[in-house]
Amino acid sequence: MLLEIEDLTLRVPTVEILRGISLQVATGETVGLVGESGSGKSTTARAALRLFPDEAQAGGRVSVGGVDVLSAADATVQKIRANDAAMIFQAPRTALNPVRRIGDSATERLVQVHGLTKKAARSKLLTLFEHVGLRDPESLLRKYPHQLSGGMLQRVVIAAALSIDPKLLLADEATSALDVTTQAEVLALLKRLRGERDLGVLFITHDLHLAAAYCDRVYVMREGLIVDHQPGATIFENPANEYTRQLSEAVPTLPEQDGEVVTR
Ligand SMILES: Nc1ncnc2c1ncn2[C@@H]1O[C@H](COP(=O)(O)OP(=O)(O)OP(=O)(O)O)[C@@H](O)[C@H]1O
Repeated sequence: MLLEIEDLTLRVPTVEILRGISLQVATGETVGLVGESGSGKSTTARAALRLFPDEAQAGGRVSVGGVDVLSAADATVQKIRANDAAMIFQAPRTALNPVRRIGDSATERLVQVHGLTKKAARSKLLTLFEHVGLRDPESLLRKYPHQLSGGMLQRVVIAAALSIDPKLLLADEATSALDVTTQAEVLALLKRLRGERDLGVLFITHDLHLAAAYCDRVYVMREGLIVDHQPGATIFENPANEYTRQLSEAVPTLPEQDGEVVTR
């Protein structure tokens, strides 16, 4: 199993953030992790890289490619972060330094962690830029983040994440900040890349409908617990939990006459 989380608990002095999470992601599988804001989705994904808040105490087991992340030596965890698992976030603008050229930011890890020459790193990135559908990749390397649209920037971030040839992709609301058309394009891109590279993808979203349509399996999280787990295709037919049913019905509708967006 590529990612295996078993009974993960995480406590900071004031609160228990995770209260016994178990989930799995296999190679070549897209697994959804759905829940409202604050339910613990990001914290769960970050656990795969042992990125915990200060003073956090973790219990249970997290394994990536068979390596026990919680008890591994720091150097082993660094290797997982460098080679095995990559994370992409909602806001690509915050993932890239605004005052550095894209080519410098996006090749940094290849140069500093993987020891590639700058030339080799740029060449690898150029190929990946083309692969993720970015036109004129040479000139993109010289641009600054503010010169690109959100969709282009997310493609840059995806290319940079893929540059380490990860086995596991942790996509944390990776398409949530994009307009609907761009979101569909980036989702299609991630799906293609998953197929080509046999990636395991943990796809975090607050949108149950999106997760159901896009993911092989879906876990529903609430207040630090997994409350439902089903194939994406059937989660609406037979929600195992009242909360899943509520989420499935919480679809924004057109504005009412007073201008407020309501949910039904
Ligand atoms: N360092 C920390 N100290 C205290 N509480 C924290 C810390 N980090 C996260 N939390 C709390 O843990 C809970 C889970 O946060 P997390 O970001 O994992 O949720 P999420 O489901 O990803 O939400 P969102 O969709 O808003 O990102 C939240 O209530 C958050 O306030």
